[in-house]
Amino acid sequence: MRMLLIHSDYLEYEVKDKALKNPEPIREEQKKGRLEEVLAAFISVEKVDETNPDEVVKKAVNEIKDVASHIKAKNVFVYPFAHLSSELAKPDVALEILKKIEERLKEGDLNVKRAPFGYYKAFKLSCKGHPLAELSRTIVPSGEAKAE
Ligand SMILES: NCC(=O)N[C@H]1[C@@H](O)[C@H](n2cnc3c(N)ncnc32)O[C@@H]1CO
Repeated sequence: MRMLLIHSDYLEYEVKDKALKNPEPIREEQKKGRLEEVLAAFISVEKVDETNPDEVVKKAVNEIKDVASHIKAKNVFVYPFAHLSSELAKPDVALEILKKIEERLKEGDLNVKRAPFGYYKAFKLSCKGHPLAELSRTIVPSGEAKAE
């Protein structure tokens, strides 16, 4: 899994079009979304994650919580983003992993939103520019060497 973590004044998105034949079904109100003072987690779920989804979910949640606590962000946007890797996981596995990350984060005291999966979306972001405002993380199941 590859994550790009951006601490932003806000993140807003608008669904534009289907990017998969069968994107995640969404309600009208999910076609647009916005969070202020947010840690945006752009996530590409990778093939290697399919070997142990539960472990990568746990590691991703720990990383996101750790960064959120350091930057004192209370809002997190889980954003499916298929552009951080050339070895993407299958969409059905990726969606399940992203849903679990959202659920686990919600168990704590963070306010969490997840952007819809399987769509082209317009988005606006306003990176805060402090030293911890732009971070990336690579997460792999144990026992899997990460080919660079
Ligand atoms: N920017 C727009 C976009 O990325 N759209 C992506 C994601 O929403 C989602 N998606 C499909 N596979 C994956 C994956 N392995 N990891 C994350 N998202 C995925 O499906 C869309 C087309 O690839």
